[in-house]
Amino acid sequence: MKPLIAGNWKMNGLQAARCEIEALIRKFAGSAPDDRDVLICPPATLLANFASEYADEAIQIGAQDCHAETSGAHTGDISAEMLADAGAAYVIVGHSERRADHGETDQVVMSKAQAVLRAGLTPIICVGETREQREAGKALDVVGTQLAGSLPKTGEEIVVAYEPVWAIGTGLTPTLEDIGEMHDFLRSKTPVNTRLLYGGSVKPGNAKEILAVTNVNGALVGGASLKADDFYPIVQASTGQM
Ligand SMILES: O=C(CO)COP(=O)(O)O
Repeated sequence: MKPLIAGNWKMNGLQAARCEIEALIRKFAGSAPDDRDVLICPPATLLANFASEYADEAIQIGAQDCHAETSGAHTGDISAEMLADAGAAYVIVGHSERRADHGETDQVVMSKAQAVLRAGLTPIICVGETREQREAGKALDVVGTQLAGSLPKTGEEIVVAYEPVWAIGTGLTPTLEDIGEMHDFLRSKTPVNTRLLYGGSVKPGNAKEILAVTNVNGALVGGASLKADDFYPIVQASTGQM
């Protein structure tokens, strides 16, 4: 399965951040990675410009969220069709920060994922347990419930990202055994063509070992995707791993 290394810039990046995209593309010069997909999800303010400027380059551009409906009276929201029109290839849905900050339920996440598919794009559907849930031995149960509630029943391509909430932005990661156990579980619950990403404190120093875990088909990277010097080695760590 072709790995997907995705960067989620979250609410970071002004126009000047294009220098990081350009630095990343320069690093790929002459060896565009056709054995893996590289994706950057900048803030919506940068998406259309980045997608048009870098359309023929080694990277793809995605979005971090969408509204479930096509258009209408939803001030401040952006539909999946608008993101497709702006040049997005993927849309992250159900990130734990949106589940926490905006009260998004599994049902909301599923309707957003369906909207992404309706627009002809690929959803990256995020799931993951809190620290309390892991310590209580409930990680598989919690993620299983999120999967059952958030994944559209479809034969179309979807991507699932396992992001333990307690590993995001903390420098903490599960053991490789725990990542492997969760990804084996995800594999058993998702269509065979589903790429399964790990996310949560992926850095240049740990990417290779995480990406080598069975059924880890890529990474969803937050902080380390903001700088080309950090993101590039993570992309390179995926080479030949799958
Ligand atoms: O939330 C994440 C990506 O969506 C992970 O963030 P960090 O890589 O900063 O831990």
